[in-house]
Amino acid sequence: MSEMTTEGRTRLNRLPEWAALGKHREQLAGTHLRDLFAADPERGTRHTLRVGDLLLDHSKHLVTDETLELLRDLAAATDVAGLRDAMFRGEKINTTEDRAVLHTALRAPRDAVIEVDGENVVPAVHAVLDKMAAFADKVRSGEWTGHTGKPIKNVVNIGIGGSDLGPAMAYEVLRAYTRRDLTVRFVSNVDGADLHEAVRDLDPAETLFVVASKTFTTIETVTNATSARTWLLTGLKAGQEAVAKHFVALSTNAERVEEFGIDTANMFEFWDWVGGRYSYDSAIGLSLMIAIGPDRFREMLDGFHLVDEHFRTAPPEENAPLLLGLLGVWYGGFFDAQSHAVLPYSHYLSKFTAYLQQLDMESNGKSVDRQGEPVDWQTGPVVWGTPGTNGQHAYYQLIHQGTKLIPADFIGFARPVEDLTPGLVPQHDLLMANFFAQTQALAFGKTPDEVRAEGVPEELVPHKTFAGNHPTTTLLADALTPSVLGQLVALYEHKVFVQGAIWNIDSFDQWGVELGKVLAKRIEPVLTGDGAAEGLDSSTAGLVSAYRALRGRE
Ligand SMILES: O=P(O)(O)OC[C@H]1O[C@H](O)[C@H](O)[C@@H](O)[C@@H]1O
Repeated sequence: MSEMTTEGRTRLNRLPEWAALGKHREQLAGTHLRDLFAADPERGTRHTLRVGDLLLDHSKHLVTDETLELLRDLAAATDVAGLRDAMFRGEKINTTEDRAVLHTALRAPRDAVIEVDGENVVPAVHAVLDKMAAFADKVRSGEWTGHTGKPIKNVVNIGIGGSDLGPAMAYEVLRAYTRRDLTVRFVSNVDGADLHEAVRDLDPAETLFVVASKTFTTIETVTNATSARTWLLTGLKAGQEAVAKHFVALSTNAERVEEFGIDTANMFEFWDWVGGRYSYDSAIGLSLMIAIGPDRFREMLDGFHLVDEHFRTAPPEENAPLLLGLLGVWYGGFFDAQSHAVLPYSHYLSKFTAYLQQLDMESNGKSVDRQGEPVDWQTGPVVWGTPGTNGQHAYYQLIHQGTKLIPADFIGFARPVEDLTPGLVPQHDLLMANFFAQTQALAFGKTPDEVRAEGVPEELVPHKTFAGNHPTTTLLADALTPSVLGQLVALYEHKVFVQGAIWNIDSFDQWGVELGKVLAKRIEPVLTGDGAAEGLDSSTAGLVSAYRALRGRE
């Protein structure tokens, strides 16, 4: 492997800054978080950043001031800031698709100027937001009626991947702000059970389908939308003319939307410079906007923008997305960490980690660099996690006492959601006591001597010892508001960006999802009996044959 990439950039692990980190890692071996805290009584406060409404404590990481300096040196050597500025300027940094990466334009203020191919995209962004707001208001007020004249009571979003996970997650997160008399559901799976369960108790006359697909070619979404149309027209005993009042589309592909039979007047547009997993603050957020109202949606966009500006302008020492990205590079590169847990202490964030899985793993799950050469360093981690207290009674055992290093983000809120939802049981302090206790236990553990001092029999001492030294980030905010959600998502978006920049991979393409799609298209006719099984490997051929036999088709 040569020292240089084809574009003359020194390969990451040949950089002197990388070597310096490797050496530093060796020097740190054997240093425990207990030592770092003992040596510096101010550590907890010194290693805390504030970004908008978020307080970010990174003191419980396996780093010293020197580590952070060396990591920032690496960011400088890999020109993270240069790529960041190119992204914000609208340059085509998604090179394999020759596209700009401008989700930041989706939350830019009206008077901002951001150009793609010489054209300012901000007016178009706001025109769509205004159109969405007008439509959402009409649905919310009952002014928009279905084919039979009834107002809309149910919204069913049909989409998958980025056209599902973002709005579905945000709808859960912001449930306290939603209208209880409006049912909002999300259908993504091509398993017909998903659509069936979503609509079985709904009245078609009161149901609006929001078909969300950037490309409008995604087989799962087109299939579900076609079935939904059949369900609607059968239920209403109506013809194609009923579609206009019950179907809207969110897409970049007007031609396909029209082909499907949705009036392009009912289409909300976005653009190829918005990646699917970066799109829920675009038209893709329409179902969410209907649920929470345009004002709350705009508050969320302001939260995104606040962190965009922070990322763009904060100096490296205070730059939160930079810091989070660097910590991930540190653990992946020098501790061989394979995964990263995100553990929210809020029931409303139950889908947050699932959303982050696409954001992070589809962006940074790459093994060739931007020049197409294989990387020989770790790239994106496996991202996983569920709401914290549930995890405590399930998989935290492995985080505390297993053999793997799992850096984790703990996300919690000071103000209980019961402030917003009167009548909710007041249990917040207990929830948050767990939140604080877990990062403390993970960092400091329990020594054998501490265990012995409790009178534990000697043979049980190793079992009851907690090694500690497990790194965590704590993110604490006042309350789970729309703005805070926007801030959190932007924080993670830019963290992912930083890591992709350092690893020198294209974080904005997703070629790895293509092969399965192509093969599924080839296999489907074999399952139904219209295609020949020739050319299938013996395992797949055997499985397909077993399937056909079980379906009575052999
Ligand atoms: O919005 P769509 O064009 O329907 O795409 C939906 C999803 O499917 C694709 O396969 C990609 O992997 C995702 O990045 C995308 O979000």
